[in-house]
Amino acid sequence: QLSPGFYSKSCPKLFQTVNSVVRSAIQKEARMGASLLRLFFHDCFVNGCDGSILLDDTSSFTGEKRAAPNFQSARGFEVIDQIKSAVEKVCPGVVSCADILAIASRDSTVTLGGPSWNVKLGRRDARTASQAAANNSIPAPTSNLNRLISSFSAVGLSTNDMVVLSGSHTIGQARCTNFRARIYNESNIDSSFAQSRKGNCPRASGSGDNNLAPLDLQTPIKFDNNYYVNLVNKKGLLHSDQQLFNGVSTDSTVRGYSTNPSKFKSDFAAAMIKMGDIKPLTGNNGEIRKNCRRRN
Ligand code: HEM
Ligand SMILES: [Ca+2]
Ligand SMILES: [Ca+2]
Repeated sequence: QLSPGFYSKSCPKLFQTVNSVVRSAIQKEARMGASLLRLFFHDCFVNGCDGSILLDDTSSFTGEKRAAPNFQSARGFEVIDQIKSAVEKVCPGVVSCADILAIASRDSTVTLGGPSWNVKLGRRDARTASQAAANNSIPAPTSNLNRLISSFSAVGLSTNDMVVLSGSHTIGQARCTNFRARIYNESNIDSSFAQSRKGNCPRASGSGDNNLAPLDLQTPIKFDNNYYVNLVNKKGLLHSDQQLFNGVSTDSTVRGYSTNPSKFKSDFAAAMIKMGDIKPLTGNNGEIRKNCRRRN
């Protein structure tokens, strides 16, 4: 029941308003495009695309920001605030924070050179959030292939959706704590790649945990198909990344995307639309938040 034209009468300037804030944020810091794309994923996987990830903790409310996959990791909330206030100026009380995330993730992808798609709209904002669901539903980088497949299938996404959406790791950064075990202990990794990553990620846990490395060693601010080329060369940064090309059922899909960038881009766009359809609140459910960080 979502549709691209949902706000065409009620907020005709919506797209240009979101786009200009996203573009200037990325101009300031290219990584922000990656961070905004990831926010939408972490929203949709936890009780659907309902803006739950945006709610701040308070003394009487526990949100999702301190859940393990988000804590010291999810970022871009200030940009969402900037978008929301710009949108509230042109059409007050009309556009949900959940829809703003959906548009911002598309605009981020496009700005960094990726595909475009028609974003379906009409989601409303949750009045609740779930730290436990965030811990349980967002896949961990320690996951094996079967676990990755099952966490996507739990929200109605296929194995192919999982492989193509993982191509998001063509942009952005990861913290040492999330790839340390891979670079020091695993054997399905290119040894010179592992060696160079060790330079900024000490073996001892607790030291340098938040040091960053690009998920895609070659083009971390370009949304291309290089993620798959990396996997074929055993240069996936996360354990979960290399799981997709490890003598397994998804190898052929990875190989395909590594040589066919346009197929990657069109499949990615379709899968983003599918992810955006996860359990939206519509009709009289939820609300249109005034401030994305708190319920009305
Ligand atoms: C397949 C399962 C996935 C796992 C296990 C996973 C895990 C991770 C981890 C551990 C990081 C680094 C976080 C940090 O170190 O702070 C990361 C970053 C990122 N992920 Fe994923 N991810 C997955 C799928 C996805 C999907 C489906 C998307 C988007 C549709 C996505 C988009 C991103 C982006 C763009 C970044 C970089 C963010 C930044 O630089 O701020 N990931 N992911
Ligand atoms: Ca959510
Ligand atoms: Ca790239």
